[in-house]
Amino acid sequence: YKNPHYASGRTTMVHLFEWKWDDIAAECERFLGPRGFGGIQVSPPNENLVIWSRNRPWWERYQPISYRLVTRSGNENQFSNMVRRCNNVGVRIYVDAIINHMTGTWNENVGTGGSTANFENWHYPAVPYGRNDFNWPHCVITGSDYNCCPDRVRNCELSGLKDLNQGSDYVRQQILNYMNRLIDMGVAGFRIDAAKHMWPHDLRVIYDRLRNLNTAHGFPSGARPYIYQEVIDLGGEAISRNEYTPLAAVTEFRFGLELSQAFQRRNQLRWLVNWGPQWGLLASGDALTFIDNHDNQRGHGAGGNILTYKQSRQYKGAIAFMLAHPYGYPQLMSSFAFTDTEAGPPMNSRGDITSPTINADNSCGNGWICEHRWRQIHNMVVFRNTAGNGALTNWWDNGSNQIAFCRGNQAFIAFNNDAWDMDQTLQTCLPAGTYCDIISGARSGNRCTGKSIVVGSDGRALIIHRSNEYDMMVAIHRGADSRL
Ligand SMILES: O=C(/C=C/c1ccc(O)c(O)c1)N[C@@H](Cc1ccc(O)cc1)C(=O)NCCCOc1c(-c2ccc(O)c(O)c2)oc2cc(O)cc(O)c2c1=O
Ligand SMILES: [Ca+2]
Repeated sequence: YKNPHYASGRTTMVHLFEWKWDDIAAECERFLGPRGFGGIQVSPPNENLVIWSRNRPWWERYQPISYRLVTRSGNENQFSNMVRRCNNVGVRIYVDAIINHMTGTWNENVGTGGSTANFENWHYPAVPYGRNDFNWPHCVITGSDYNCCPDRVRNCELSGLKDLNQGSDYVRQQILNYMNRLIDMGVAGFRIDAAKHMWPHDLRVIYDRLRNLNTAHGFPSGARPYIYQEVIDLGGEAISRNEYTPLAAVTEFRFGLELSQAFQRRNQLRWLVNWGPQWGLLASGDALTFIDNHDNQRGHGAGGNILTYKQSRQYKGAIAFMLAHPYGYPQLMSSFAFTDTEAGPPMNSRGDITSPTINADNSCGNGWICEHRWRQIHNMVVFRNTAGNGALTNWWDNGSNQIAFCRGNQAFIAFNNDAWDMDQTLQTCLPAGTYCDIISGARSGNRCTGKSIVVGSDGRALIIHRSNEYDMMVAIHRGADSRL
């Protein structure tokens, strides 16, 4: 459950938060496939409660009303087409699975597919679920429960959301019917939302009853789904992520928190020399890593001030470090613009999500940020693919915020987050030649659209990077984007 099953040579997934299935399929064929992206996390595809009283907030999709594949992103047919078209170009699909709970206590009672529910008596006819399928006695999680009472965190309601009993064979069967149908359609795995709020032994039973991935979509026979469990654990709670790592991968929230600190100069970059488990992070193979996610980019969930697209220069620096460093399985966030932390995706007056437009410079419009289309970010995805399993070697730092390192003999990156210029001759581990910096530009024919770096026969190069340059790093590698 810890293998993403990316197509060969691919390493990175992107969360296309709130995108519609038809738009994702198009993005796979026109951008993500050709640019070497490994996979996509999609928003929950199951029917959710329609909450107009809060003007269709993003979190309404985290309130299931059934497992029917009808949401504002599209219907079952459009979902199936998206999976097929993305797999065809080597881009995997991972589904955000909301299996801990159903809806909260709202006046609304209609879902995105027209199903109704009556939460007062735990009545969800479109599954169907009834009173016996939820945890009893009725209780609601309070803040102090996270520190004292693991049983309550699992068996009581999170934010008033009706709490399913995953110990019941019937509930397990409904969840498995839903997840196995998605596997048959060709998905590669799942994000398990609110995993902390479910018992590890129940999750293990469910995971072990999932089907193997569908070989008709290019997966090897016997391939198990990739599963990454959302466990927000910044330390200090009664429940530890170590209860979940024996089962499958886990979201490593400390990763984004620490790198956000470092790239805002609350920690010197030089301390990243031993980045990984020595910083209290999970074992690399257990960790789904990210800088920000849909939840903490708007201050919900895991606290601390997380870098987002809004602090773009520092954000690109942190993302570049995440993609250059061999630790973990990285996920990029792709957002819609927001100021109101409750606001849902761009939509028309009827509540239909509006599609991203693609500008001449490859950026997105219509209220979509598309961080994955920023040159510095998608070029670093290619950097990570090119680096492969090359080890991190030749770490250099200036005792402050200038650092540099190699990945095998395939790639080299240097950062300058000091308030003064960087001017150093450093070992790049690359063969002699001229390389285009893929942060300030890329190779175009036999020239560089941005900076270029000359590597001597000893592998060393003069790296000059001013403190006021547009981006704080320079990166080169042996792939076609960079090597002249
Ligand atoms: O802000 C939100 C939604 C946040 C949210 C949604 C999806 C996530 O994956 C997530 O991590 C957070 N929800 C709003 C609105 C809300 C929703 C339901 C409700 O009955 C009342 C209000 C909110 O203000 N929620 C209370 C604080 C956020 O508490 C939530 C957490 C959460 C936060 C911190 C933790 O350490 C943790 O273990 C869990 O997970 C959810 C998961 C869901 O699947 C659905 C949810 O409603 C929530 C969720 O409310
Ligand atoms: Ca629960």
